[in-house]
Amino acid sequence: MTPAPIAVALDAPDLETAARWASLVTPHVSTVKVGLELYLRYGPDVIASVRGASGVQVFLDLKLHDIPNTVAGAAKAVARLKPAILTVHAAGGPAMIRAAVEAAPATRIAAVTVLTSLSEADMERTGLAGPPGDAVRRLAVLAVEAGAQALVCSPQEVAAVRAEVGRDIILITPGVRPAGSESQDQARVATPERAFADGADLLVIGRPITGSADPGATAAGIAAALRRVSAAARPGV
Ligand SMILES: O=c1ccn([C@@H]2O[C@H](COP(=O)(O)O)[C@@H](O)[C@H]2O)c(=O)[nH]1
Repeated sequence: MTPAPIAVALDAPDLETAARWASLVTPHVSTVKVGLELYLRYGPDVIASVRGASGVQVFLDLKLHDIPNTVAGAAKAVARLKPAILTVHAAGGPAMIRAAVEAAPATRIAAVTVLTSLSEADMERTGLAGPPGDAVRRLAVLAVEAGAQALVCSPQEVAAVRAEVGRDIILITPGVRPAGSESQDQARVATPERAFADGADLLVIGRPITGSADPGATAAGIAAALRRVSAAARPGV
């Protein structure tokens, strides 16, 4: 069975837990995601630990945001770890995004548009007034023009972003919550089925999988739900 387009967020307090989650979910999902918690605690070695023997695709979610020269140096430093995807903040601007793209040519640079934890009210307080979709679309276009090959947005905006940037850009959606589960600190959420049907290429899912009693079974269940969405959208294929 082809692994589902899911990146499991390995936001674990220690390396053993992260490696265990990775080995439980990798038969079912295409990608594991290393974020700030794990990377700042263990450094570059964490990548090999979670990649393990399976060779699963690793998404390094460092959300770089600094002046272009500094981001270029940071992107170059982590490019040797060969992550499939590396995140930068779109709000860092076009020169910063371009610097990351040029510094890590073998890695997909994904620009985070607006964090999925921000509500419309939060955004207004940070100076991004108006519907979240407006700022997300504006930052998406800016990032793609600067060379980003992927974008991070919430599942609530994914269809509008797709319409704006076309098929070639990889759309990645955190803020995914299976029906009936708590949104926790996420503000702009949707179910895995909705995110996938609306055009997301890669769903980031952390706690709903890693916080469950059986992360492998939970990942397998969500993967099966996505296959049903695919089959319904393209019967006979
Ligand atoms: O806008 C963003 C960008 C990144 N993330 C990251 O995704 C996961 C989500 O984990 P859950 O446990 O499913 O909430 C987490 O690692 C974030 O750092 C995001 O949530 N929103």
